[in-house]
Amino acid sequence: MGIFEGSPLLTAAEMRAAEAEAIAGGTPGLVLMERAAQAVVAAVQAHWPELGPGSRVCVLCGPGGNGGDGYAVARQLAARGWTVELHALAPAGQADAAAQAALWAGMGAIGDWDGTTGAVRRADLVIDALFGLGLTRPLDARLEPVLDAGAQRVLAIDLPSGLCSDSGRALGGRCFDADLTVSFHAPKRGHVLAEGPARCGSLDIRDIGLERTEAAVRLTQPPEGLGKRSGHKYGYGHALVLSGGVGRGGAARMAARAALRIGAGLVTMACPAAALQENAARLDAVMLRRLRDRAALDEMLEDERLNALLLGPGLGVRTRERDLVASALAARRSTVLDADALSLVAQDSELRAGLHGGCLLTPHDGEFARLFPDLADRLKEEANAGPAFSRVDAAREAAARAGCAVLLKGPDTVIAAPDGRMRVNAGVYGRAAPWLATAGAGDVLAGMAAGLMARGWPGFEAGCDAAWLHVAAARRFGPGLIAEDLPEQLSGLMREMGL
Ligand SMILES: NC(=O)C1=CN([C@@H]2O[C@H](COP(=O)(O)OP(=O)(O)OC[C@H]3O[C@@H](n4cnc5c(N)ncnc54)[C@H](OP(=O)(O)O)[C@@H]3O)[C@@H](O)[C@H]2O)[C@@H](O)CC1
Ligand SMILES: [K+]
Repeated sequence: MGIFEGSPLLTAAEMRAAEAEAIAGGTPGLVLMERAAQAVVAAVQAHWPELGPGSRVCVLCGPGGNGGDGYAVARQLAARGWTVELHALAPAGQADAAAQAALWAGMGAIGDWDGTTGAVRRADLVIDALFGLGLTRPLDARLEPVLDAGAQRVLAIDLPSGLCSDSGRALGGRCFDADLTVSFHAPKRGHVLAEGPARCGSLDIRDIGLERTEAAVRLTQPPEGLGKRSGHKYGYGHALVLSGGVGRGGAARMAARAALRIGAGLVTMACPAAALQENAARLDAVMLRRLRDRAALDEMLEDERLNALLLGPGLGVRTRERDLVASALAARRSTVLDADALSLVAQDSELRAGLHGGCLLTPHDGEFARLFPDLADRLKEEANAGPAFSRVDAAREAAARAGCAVLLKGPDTVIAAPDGRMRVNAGVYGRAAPWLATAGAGDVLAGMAAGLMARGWPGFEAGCDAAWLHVAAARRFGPGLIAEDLPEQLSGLMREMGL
């Protein structure tokens, strides 16, 4: 979704701060609630033009602000001629919600919870206004029959009830499945992380007149500075990609090609002697060198022009490769560690101690669990209280521990710097790239990052920009994508970016 580029990704606390600022600035909470309801009604009209006067809506209201939005939506839809059935899980407790409930009570009934399932089945549209930012614990058992009632269309206000706004995890594993989620001001972390996108359906963020908000985490945005102006190839760096033995070179070849396509001035692949012939048959612009062991790599790295290293794709996990990782880390260059190199680091405290600020680790979930088992366990345990531990929390902690940038791969890729900077590259909603679930896509991502690092990008920035370009390249190619296609998209993509 284009509108998402670079957007803040708010926590519930950050959203509440924005609301409090508006209220302190003279806009009453009740007015914000009314605007929120207007936004929901506008989204209903935009998303389901086939519905309108005479359509039947069932509004489910909770006790807090989310329920308050629901009462206001019920009133606005009834005024437009909809047939409204409203059911409250609990009486409105929060002051603005109580005011909205009183306004609605002048127009229609507040049904008790027992009749809810039938109303949900009858409705053309169900509006979930039970819980939003204030959900702190799993949905109670009274909601089970409603979740299973088989609603025709579900619109969630702010968040599908059950979803933790900060983590995108369903508390207690139960959550509404919305067709459309309408939220306000800016996306929340839970809209893009973990199961958030699957639970939200489509996402429509609407303005309610709040000031621009600062947030600890933002979405990635199109890279800047990719263009080449003039100068010598060495001005754009020289990336060295290490590859494995016979029959294992494909991953590194794709990574090397990606590094070259993204603009590294030179890319060299280094492999064991036995694999030279097969790699030579498959490489042209990428240069090839023989690499026997650690001593050979130490010597190779005396050439300071080799300014970015990539180790991992197809590398192997024997002692030789372990020693190659040790040599690379000792050289203290910009270094991407992926795949096998991450497995080696996970099981070797000396390698782990050698990580430095010039490194970027690019684990998928499995590699992350090997590197940081306790953090992975916290992500796997059932979440029972909000705000639940999130992939953002996990990546932040991982980067702090490793002392280098960490890119935790997924449809919700999280990039974290050791100083606490964070970005999420959300390949979801209008930026979905399901075709990236293909062998070798991760190797290409690592190669893109290494190519950017050869060009001078620091690890965190390289991770953010490579992740953005990776999704954009996949979307540009579309169905049928295989990993080899990704580097080939970069040229057209960069041209379309105006380079
Ligand atoms: N902020 C803004 O800018 C704007 C916010 N707006 C709207 O307000 C919403 C936030 O309102 P909110 O803070 O009142 O939270 P909300 O989600 O309604 O729930 C809180 C209540 O639920 C209760 N409760 C929690 N979990 C529960 C459970 N499992 N089972 C049962 N109860 C549970 C909890 O009780 P407690 O935990 O305190 O015991 C409390 O009573 C936000 O999502 C948006 O829709 C808009 O109007 C526009 C501007
Ligand atoms: K909701």
